[in-house]
Amino acid sequence: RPSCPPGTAPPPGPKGLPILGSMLDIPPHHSWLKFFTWSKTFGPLFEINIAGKPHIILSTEKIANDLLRERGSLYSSREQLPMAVQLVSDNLRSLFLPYDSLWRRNRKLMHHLTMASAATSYQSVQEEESLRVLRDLMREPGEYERWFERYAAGLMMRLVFGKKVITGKERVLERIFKVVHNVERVASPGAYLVDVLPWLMWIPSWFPGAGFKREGYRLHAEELDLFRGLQNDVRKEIAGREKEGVDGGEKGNFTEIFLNSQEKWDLSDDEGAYVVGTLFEAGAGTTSAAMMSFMLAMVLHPSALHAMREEINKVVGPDRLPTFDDIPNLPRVRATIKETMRWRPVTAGGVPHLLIKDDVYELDEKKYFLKAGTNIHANQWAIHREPDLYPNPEDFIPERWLDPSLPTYKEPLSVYPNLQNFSAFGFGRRICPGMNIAERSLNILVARIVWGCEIERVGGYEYGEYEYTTGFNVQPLKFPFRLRAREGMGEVVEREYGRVWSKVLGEKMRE
Ligand code: HEM
Repeated sequence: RPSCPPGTAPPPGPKGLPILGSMLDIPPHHSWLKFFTWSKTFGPLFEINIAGKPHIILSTEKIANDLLRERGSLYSSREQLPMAVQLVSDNLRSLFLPYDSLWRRNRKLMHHLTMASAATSYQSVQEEESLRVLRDLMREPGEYERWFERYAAGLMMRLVFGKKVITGKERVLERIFKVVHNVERVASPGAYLVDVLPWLMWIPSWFPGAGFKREGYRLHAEELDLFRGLQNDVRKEIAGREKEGVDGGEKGNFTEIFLNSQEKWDLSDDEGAYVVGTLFEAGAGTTSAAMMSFMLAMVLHPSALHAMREEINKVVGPDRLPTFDDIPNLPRVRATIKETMRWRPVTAGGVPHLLIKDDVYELDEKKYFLKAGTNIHANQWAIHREPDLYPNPEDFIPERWLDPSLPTYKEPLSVYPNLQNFSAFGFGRRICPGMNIAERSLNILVARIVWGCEIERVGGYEYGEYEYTTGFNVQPLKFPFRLRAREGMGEVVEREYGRVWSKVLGEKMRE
């Protein structure tokens, strides 16, 4: 590349075609598998060109941290895709914001809502919701996708808007999921020509070729209407309480916290609505996807389930459900969750960061020139398969987090393994702000399922090696398994369920 400064070289990578670059070599789905294969030829930092745009793929944790974390002021932006970011999100969606003042103000509010101390205060909600999933899973295991989706969305709905989800089929959930699916679709690489040819944005929206613009405006109007409506509902509840003389204070759901201290965050109503809306969007599908991979891991690796069961039998016993107080004493449960997220990462290709200034990175005594405007992908699939860090990377080995002779072991086991700063949640300043909440959601639900359920594969069924959905957040395609309550546990669950949920569901429960 002629533009490389003296003494530097462009990163290695596949040659590709003129104009299209490597576009035709990248499969439309699960591109991380191809990138992993390329990393074996071109090394842990390589560059590809897709229709004129440079992309750098990182395949080790060290390089990802060296760049995305240690040089965070350069590597924390996002590409401003015309369709997904500008038209549909109207430059408001936190996940897509460039590295600027609005993003910083967004992140401050997010941090306030999701930091460890705040996350701990939501644990009672997670205990309630996980009890409900456990009961439904015992009664109708074949509906497991529905239960996990309702769990994750129901939790977020309560935390973000203070609304309880009862059936999982509520109209408001349908509307939010429609928004989430639209965002995934419009942000998919290659979905819109305007993302490749940005000058198309200059076409007026009434022009026959500007259908994308009209669609973008329509999708934005729909989501703004939804987010504003949800915010207004909370506003009305606050007003209602004030009328009755009840003080909501700094507590309450995320929207309420935002509205009660709006000046502190320096965000407009719509900006705040997008912060909490983004938290919902980013938190629901990811958590349920992780749970589905966990179930698959249990079906395929019964010894991992049995080992956790032994731990839980000792720590919890048969007469009560596991609670958050047990989590420090359940390192094997935490190790198995972490191993699931290593083995089958939810955001397997990572969420790309945009480099905003030319940079040079030295690797194996070579200086590579990384150009401003490059998309940097920390490929989790490859990073989680680094053999030095994860011996026998294709195998499911929860012990790698528990055995002092293995490189990922860390003490004390009352704290480690945990999901803090784990590569599955991204890197640097953009790292997932929801990890404290996600970690707790997974810990409690997994502990309860292991405590209460026998899970087995269906004999004769061929479980594929990697049969996963397409998109950014991936989960296994629906698979069969047998699940039944362990002897006596079903009764404990029914008793607790009646105690905790009868008030909430009232008549509905007795039906
Ligand atoms: C198992 C569950 C989850 C996984 C695997 C996950 C993973 C990720 C990843 C990889 C990123 C991109 C990080 C980067 O750019 O380097 C991200 C961003 C984000 N996550 Fe999560 N996440 C999960 C749960 C959650 C939850 C529960 C919430 C909300 C409570 C949440 C909110 C967000 C937000 C708002 C962003 C955008 C941050 C930004 O761009 O500044 N996530 N997540």
